[in-house]
Amino acid sequence: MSDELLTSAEMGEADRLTIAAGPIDGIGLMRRAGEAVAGEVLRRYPSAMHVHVLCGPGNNGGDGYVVARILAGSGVATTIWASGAPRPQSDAALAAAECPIASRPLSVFEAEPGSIVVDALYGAGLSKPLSGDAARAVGVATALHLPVVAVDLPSGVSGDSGRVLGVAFAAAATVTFARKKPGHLLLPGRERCGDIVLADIGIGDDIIARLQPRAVDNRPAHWLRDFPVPAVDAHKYKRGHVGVFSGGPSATGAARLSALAAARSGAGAVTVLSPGNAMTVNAGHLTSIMLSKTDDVADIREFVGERRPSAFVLGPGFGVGDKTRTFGLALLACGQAQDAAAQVDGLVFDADAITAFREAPEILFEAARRPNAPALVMTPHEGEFSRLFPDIADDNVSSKLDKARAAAARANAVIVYKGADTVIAAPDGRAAINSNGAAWLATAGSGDVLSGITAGLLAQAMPPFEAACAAVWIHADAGSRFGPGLIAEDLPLALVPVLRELVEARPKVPVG
Ligand SMILES: NC(=O)C1=CN([C@@H]2O[C@H](COP(=O)(O)OP(=O)(O)OC[C@H]3O[C@@H](n4cnc5c(N)ncnc54)[C@H](O)[C@@H]3O)[C@@H](O)[C@H]2O)[C@@H](O)CC1
Ligand SMILES: [K+]
Repeated sequence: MSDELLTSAEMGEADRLTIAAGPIDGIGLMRRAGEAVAGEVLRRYPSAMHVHVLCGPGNNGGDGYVVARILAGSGVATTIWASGAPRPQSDAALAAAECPIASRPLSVFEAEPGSIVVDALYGAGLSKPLSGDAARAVGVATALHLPVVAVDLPSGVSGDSGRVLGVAFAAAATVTFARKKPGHLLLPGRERCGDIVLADIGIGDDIIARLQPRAVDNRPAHWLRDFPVPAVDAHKYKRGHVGVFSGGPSATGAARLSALAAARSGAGAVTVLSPGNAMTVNAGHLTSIMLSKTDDVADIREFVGERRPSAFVLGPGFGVGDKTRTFGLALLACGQAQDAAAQVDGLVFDADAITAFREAPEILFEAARRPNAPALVMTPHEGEFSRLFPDIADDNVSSKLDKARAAAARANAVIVYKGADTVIAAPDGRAAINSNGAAWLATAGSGDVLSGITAGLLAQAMPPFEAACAAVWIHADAGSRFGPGLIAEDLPLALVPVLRELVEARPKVPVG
């Protein structure tokens, strides 16, 4: 599996362990890295007239000297612009010594239209905002619209957070090594990377496994073995029953979207739990989805006792107030029931169910921490996240990945921190960054559908972290396939081909 994401510290450790294990040494890794970048430059720009290689003082610059040596050896006019000499005896100094081209100072970097830039200024070692000559070089490349191939990361982009420190190159392609880094997937870094090329430089899978990385690029391989496929003898309630709470008479659509998505995702039965005054509106729009009048906690208890639901969605269109908090806490207490059969497996709190706890989030977190509480998945977008976790949201240093993890640990919930770079994090530190999203998904009601898919999978006993990862990926894939014109009403049906492919792929995943 090559979807693990490595922090710069983990990558440094992978480097160290590889060299210690032998036979490949530091300069050997650097030569392979440079070869991969040079190969990508030649493949993308076979008729390049002139390549400018910008070399920094560290190992990223070292990779650049290898690139320059290979390009020059291939007959490409190559100029090196160096921001400082590599440290004596370092691998980068060796790479510079092996390179027959004299370097010119970065301070006088100039380029002509039509030339190509290789950015080997800073990679994993970026420690402060680009300034001076490096910042000017970004300006030159940008003003001339020169295609940039970045070594490891576009200089200026943090590999750990995806933040742009000061300014950064906007690369046409970024060649990185062994595994991607979080900054390749998190915004705004992702937009600066262009096409991401992953090069094998001889760091073995066994070395990566020893690091036990806790973050992955969210792909089906990580959860497909848990993806529910109905047994031959399945009847509808064995396939799970989802309850979705509806808002009042003028706010019922969100719950129905969520309910439809839960049904499409394989839940055997779905019930919209509607306030009495919205029953008529809901009834007029529901066919296979059931409807149950739910005005207070006693109604919830009765529903749980009699209908044995396995998952709930609370929040979409529900409104913010005492009732939301009361319902949320009642659902989290479902596992405390005397009757073990009344156990609810999972809850999805979205939208208003998150905002409702903004004044007293600890009450929510405590309820989620109690033994036997149903698993909780919360799906905040940025605004909702900052209402529930204001201190974590305000931290200007942590990455979105770190923030989602911190929130998950605090809330004892799986957190789906939504956005164009959605991060899914579990309380135990596992995390995934989603990268198959599409701008078409940014449409009203899209989040209601995501909640419904998540609940549909939870109801079928998929573990909560895996269910959340799967829901985010499936939702994004459906939206990407549908493309222009997508509205939330389209999404439940658009799930069908995606689900079909997953079901067909599932038996091929080795179990164990
Ligand atoms: N770790 C690995 O397994 C491998 C790493 N390789 C390369 O090594 C790179 C990391 O090398 P380094 O750790 O030497 O780090 P960098 O080469 O990214 O940075 C070098 C030094 O530049 C200085 N610096 C950082 N940001 C600056 C800024 N904004 N302005 C001025 N100076 C700044 C710092 O003192 C830093 O130590 C990777 O990105 C990759 O390109 C490759 O050679 C292949 C193997
Ligand atoms: K770079």
